[in-house]
Amino acid sequence: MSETNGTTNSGPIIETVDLWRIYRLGDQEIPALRGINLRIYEAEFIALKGRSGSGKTTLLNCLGGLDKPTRGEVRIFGQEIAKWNERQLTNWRRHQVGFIFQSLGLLPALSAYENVELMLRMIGVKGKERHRRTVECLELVGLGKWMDHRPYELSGGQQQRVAVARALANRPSLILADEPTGELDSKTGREILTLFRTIVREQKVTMLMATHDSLVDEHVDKVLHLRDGQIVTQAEYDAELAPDETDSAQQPAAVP
Ligand SMILES: Nc1ncnc2c1ncn2[C@@H]1O[C@H](COP(=O)(O)OP(=O)(O)OP(=O)(O)O)[C@@H](O)[C@H]1O
Repeated sequence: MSETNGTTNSGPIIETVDLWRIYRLGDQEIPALRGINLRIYEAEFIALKGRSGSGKTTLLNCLGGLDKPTRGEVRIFGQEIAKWNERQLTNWRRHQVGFIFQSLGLLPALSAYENVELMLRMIGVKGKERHRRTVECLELVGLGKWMDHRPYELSGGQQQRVAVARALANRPSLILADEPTGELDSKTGREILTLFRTIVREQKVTMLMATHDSLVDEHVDKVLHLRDGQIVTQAEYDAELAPDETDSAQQPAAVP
């Protein structure tokens, strides 16, 4: 364990206490998060659902140390990160968190292998170990035969797998994924969700995934519903949705 935390995993990996994030645009205040309380434990696979603008990305950014809350606390392994210096925060981001963004962020000129390897170079993993870990991660996501291909030579699902391999490379405690299936067709989306499930179970990594995807419920341990920056119950969330956004909308209309 790094100097960032140096603690055990018995409590929650991450916890928030009355977390607020208010953006300021001129004299306007936009409360993106309004008092979030949550606890996430090791090897949990959690979906964060909510409409566009409900605060999902803001929450992921606060947990990953990419954004600073306006008030309230983010605790990582029991430590409040507002008290960390820049080095400790960087340490958390680099060594303990894996990020998967919808845009993937793969470098087009680099092969799948090089995209993953670059991440390990950036955190200072040396020679043979870097090669071993790169191959291991690509094999884990089923891309052993595709390592030398560049992103444009891969399908959308395969590109997403490269992004997953890259997020796993630093052996993170926590993977934060923002709309990881948003650009994929439903079959490929399902395959990626199955892969996530396997990774959570086998690597004991924790995963929090922001999504609109109705397929996720059967794959995750828990669904958190975000509405206007607050966590609400499933019933409150469903009541807010327009009829064509609920599952019941897919049921046939009344039988004549
Ligand atoms: N940098 C910013 N400056 C001002 N307002 C912002 C900023 N980032 C986000 N917001 C606002 O905060 C609210 C939450 O945005 P956020 O991106 O977290 O939502 P989201 O649920 O991730 O949406 P989507 O599903 O569309 O990605 C929105 O009202 C958004 O306009």
